Amino acid sequence: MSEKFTDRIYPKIKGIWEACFKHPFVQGMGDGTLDLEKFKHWLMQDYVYLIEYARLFAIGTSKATDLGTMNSFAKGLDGVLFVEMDLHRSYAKTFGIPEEDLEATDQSAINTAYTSYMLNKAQAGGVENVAAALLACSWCYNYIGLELAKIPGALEGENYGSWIGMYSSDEFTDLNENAMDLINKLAEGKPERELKVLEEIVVKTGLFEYMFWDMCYKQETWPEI
Ligand SMILES: Cc1ncc(C[n+]2csc(CCO)c2C)c(N)n1
Repeated sequence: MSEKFTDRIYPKIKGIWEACFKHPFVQGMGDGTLDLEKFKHWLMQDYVYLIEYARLFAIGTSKATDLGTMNSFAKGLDGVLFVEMDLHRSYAKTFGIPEEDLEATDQSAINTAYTSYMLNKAQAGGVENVAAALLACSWCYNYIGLELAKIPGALEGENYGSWIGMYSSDEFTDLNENAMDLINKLAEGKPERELKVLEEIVVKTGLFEYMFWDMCYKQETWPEI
């Protein structure tokens, strides 16, 4: 059997996940010192990110060529809209941010670039492009969640404990494993030239994950001119 796509790409992606984990935003969630205003910026930006991200699953559902793949994308769509966005809605409630404000968040420059890139790659290719564009997102958060959960006391943290609990949970680990299984299935037997294209999508979306943390830490939106 040929090497799994996720094993082949891991050496290229590992350093990006480590850099995300070491980023002061993520470290601040681990030790509980992250400024709540920075976290609110993440919450609001991420909410509108997830709306765009959810569209990818819809594109994948329509591009799927077998029922099993169609099912995986449809489950993913349900998961984002009703599980992950629920965490955001409940955090927003504790901060007194109304749901309409969350939904009306103006996407920052990095956020716009990231979601536009993903949607463009998903639309431009076959179903395997969609699976590649989706992968970094769940892989990065699951990596970070599991690493943060190892820090003593992090899961009990007053502000960020439930965040770490969610992204390190068995449920999210399963979601990430489904995303990995899907790209591995769809990439199997593809020629090297096509695998390189998929690899580039995963690496670039991985780098966008890093840029997203940085954008939130700096509370960036758009240049004021
Ligand atoms: C910028 C950004 N990147 C990744 C995630 C994490 N995430 C988004 S969808 C999904 C799969 C299941 O819903 C996961 C793990 C996020 N929230 N925001």
